[in-house]
Amino acid sequence: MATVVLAKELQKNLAVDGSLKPRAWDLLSKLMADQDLTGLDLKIPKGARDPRVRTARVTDNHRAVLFAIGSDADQYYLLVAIRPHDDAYRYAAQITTQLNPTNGVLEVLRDLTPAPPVPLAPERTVADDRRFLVPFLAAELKSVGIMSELAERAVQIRDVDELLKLCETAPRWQSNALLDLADGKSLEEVRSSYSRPEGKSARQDVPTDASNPDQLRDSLSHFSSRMEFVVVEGDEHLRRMLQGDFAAWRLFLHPEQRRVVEKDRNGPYRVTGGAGTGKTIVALHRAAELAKRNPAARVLLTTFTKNLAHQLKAGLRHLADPDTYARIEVCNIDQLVRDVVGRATGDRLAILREKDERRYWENAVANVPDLSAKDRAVFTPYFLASEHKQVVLGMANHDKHKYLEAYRRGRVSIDPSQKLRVWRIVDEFRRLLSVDKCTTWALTAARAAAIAQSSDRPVANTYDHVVVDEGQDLSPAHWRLLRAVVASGPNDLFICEDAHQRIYGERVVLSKLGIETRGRSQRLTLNYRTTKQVLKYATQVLVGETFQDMEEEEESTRHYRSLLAGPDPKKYPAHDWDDEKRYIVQTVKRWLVDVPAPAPDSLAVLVPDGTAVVEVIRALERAGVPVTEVNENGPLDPTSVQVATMHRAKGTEFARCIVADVQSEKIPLRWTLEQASGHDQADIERKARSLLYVACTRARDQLVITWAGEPSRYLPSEIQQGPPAK
Ligand SMILES: Nc1ncnc2c1ncn2[C@@H]1O[C@H](COP(=O)(O)OP(=O)(O)OP(=O)(O)O)[C@@H](O)[C@H]1O
Repeated sequence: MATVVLAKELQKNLAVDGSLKPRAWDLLSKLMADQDLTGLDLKIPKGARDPRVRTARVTDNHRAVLFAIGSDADQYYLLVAIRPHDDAYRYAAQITTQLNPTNGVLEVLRDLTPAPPVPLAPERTVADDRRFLVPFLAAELKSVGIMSELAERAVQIRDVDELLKLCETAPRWQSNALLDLADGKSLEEVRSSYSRPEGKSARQDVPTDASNPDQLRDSLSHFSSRMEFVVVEGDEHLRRMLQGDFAAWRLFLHPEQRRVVEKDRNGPYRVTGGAGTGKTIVALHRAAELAKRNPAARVLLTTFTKNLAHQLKAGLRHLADPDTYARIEVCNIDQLVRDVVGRATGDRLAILREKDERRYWENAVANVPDLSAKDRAVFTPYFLASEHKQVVLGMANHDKHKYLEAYRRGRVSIDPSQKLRVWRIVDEFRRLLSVDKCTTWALTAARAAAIAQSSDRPVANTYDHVVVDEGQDLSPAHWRLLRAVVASGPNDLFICEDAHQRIYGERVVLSKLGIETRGRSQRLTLNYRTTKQVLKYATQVLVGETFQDMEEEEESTRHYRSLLAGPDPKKYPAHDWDDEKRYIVQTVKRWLVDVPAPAPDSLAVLVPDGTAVVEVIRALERAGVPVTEVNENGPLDPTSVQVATMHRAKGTEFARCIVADVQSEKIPLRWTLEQASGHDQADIERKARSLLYVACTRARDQLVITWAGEPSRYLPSEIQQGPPAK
């Protein structure tokens, strides 16, 4: 038997070309068995820089690139790529493998020559020169283990795009370390983040000989090696990896993520970060960590939407052992609300949909006498629903006097007499609901919070730990409920949020709701999902708007980085909706026959509303494309091309995405905007921008934007136009 080690990079090669999987299975099983390798056609490429490098046959067109290390008794195969034939040979000739002499991390070094033309200038002499992105001397970078040529180039760089380009071919830990330094981390922090685990920090312990199987084994126990490589543990493990089970690829947390997951906190803790920075991964690991540490702990993992809660459950099942998984409760916040009220009162609740609620607000306004024209202009259903949810229900009790004094920062200003009239409308709204024996989600959440807060109900302190993903979408009543159901103490609340992705509620301030996270938060900035081309485009969608997080800090995209590269986003301005659908169908069909062919479920079309979902599905079905809708429980058929509303796309990711129907009427939704007052319009606009940002950041490798007529004004202008539809 031989030990097979895979570069995690391979996951991508295999995910995009399903047909390679059975052949990769044959190759890897043979390597693991280490018998009869003749069919693999192992070859040493001409001019190879490393005598251990080989290529092996995968298909007629594809070859694997691997290193053969050790000998019969203790054989290692390190598989680093599967590429088209000529490309594989070229690549194999360029690469070498080593254990980093400073920290012992396993590395594959690529020729740095194709890196951007940053001149090799004489070494800088001023270490803290702010004009440079990585404010250190090359010698200092080398002292933490950055390879010489990379260090010398990195210290000359002034622009983040150049640094990202340079990092593309660097070993994973080295590029992460350079980005950490560019983000203001000290050399000492970086040294300790990527150094050997405790007890193995002495210089003489560092393994340095990659040809020695003992030292290679030792290096593979190092978490920085495991960020980039995974050891195949047997047939079952290999089968799960080839099925695309991401847990089987042993996603290894970045040191920063690991600290966030593992450290004890003396109270609530908040993690912020842009799309794709690993907040969900961190939330999953945190929930599993807390449950594992204490088998008696009651852990709740929750989020806003139902389909994201389903995904969290699926992710947790892969990540945690069955016992830990069984002890973590996962549900969306409305489910918790329903459970708390149902258990305490036995009531069967008829809860209105948001769009039906509007009618009740209109009737309440009509029934309240003596409203001025100015009142009517401000008291739109949109204003009243959000005033009710954010301010009235944010208070612990339904009390007119408290409302008159209530904290309303960030909301449209109204004078005390208007507040009294709002109160009358709210009372009338509630009366109308009770006549019809129905309620709203916001009222039910407030009721659940009140139940949990009351001392005579056994709901308070039901949990020891609550972990929240997508916290930016929760309302004040949700937070009051969560605060009440979790016992105050160490590690009680762990909250992930991204203010740029707030597409449901309005911003809340946690400290005003009894949840103090100031001084206890961490920002994640490295994007693991999206290419830098897609990320740059998506962040431009947000330009022109300001966003604040749940502690009233301004949220910025300035530090978001990606080390992944891919094609620039494309746009297609269609003549009309039929032309746009034709283009969508052609693009999806073209993608499906690409070489290598992507798995259909790695492709998605995201649109603003349900009507467009139905129409796009119909167009794709007519063209014979296997296609499915994503509903609140996830995709109906998880193996087909997915079509979803942008709201449903929250928390998902796809290799290639078409974000369609991005027209001015729909983003922002024209009729909602026209019926809202000035202040509410600003909020609608902010959410619409966020929605487009969410949609664009679902694309891992390739993004296409389409529209007919006038495009949404949030679309950045400078993007390349795709080939016209035939
Ligand atoms: N340390 C890591 N190494 C490799 N991949 C990672 C790491 N952390 C996260 N990822 C991957 O990055 C992608 C995005 O992660 P995740 O969904 O957790 O981000 P997020 O911040 O919750 O994104 P969003 O807010 O956009 O939903 C996922 O494919 C995840 O597996």
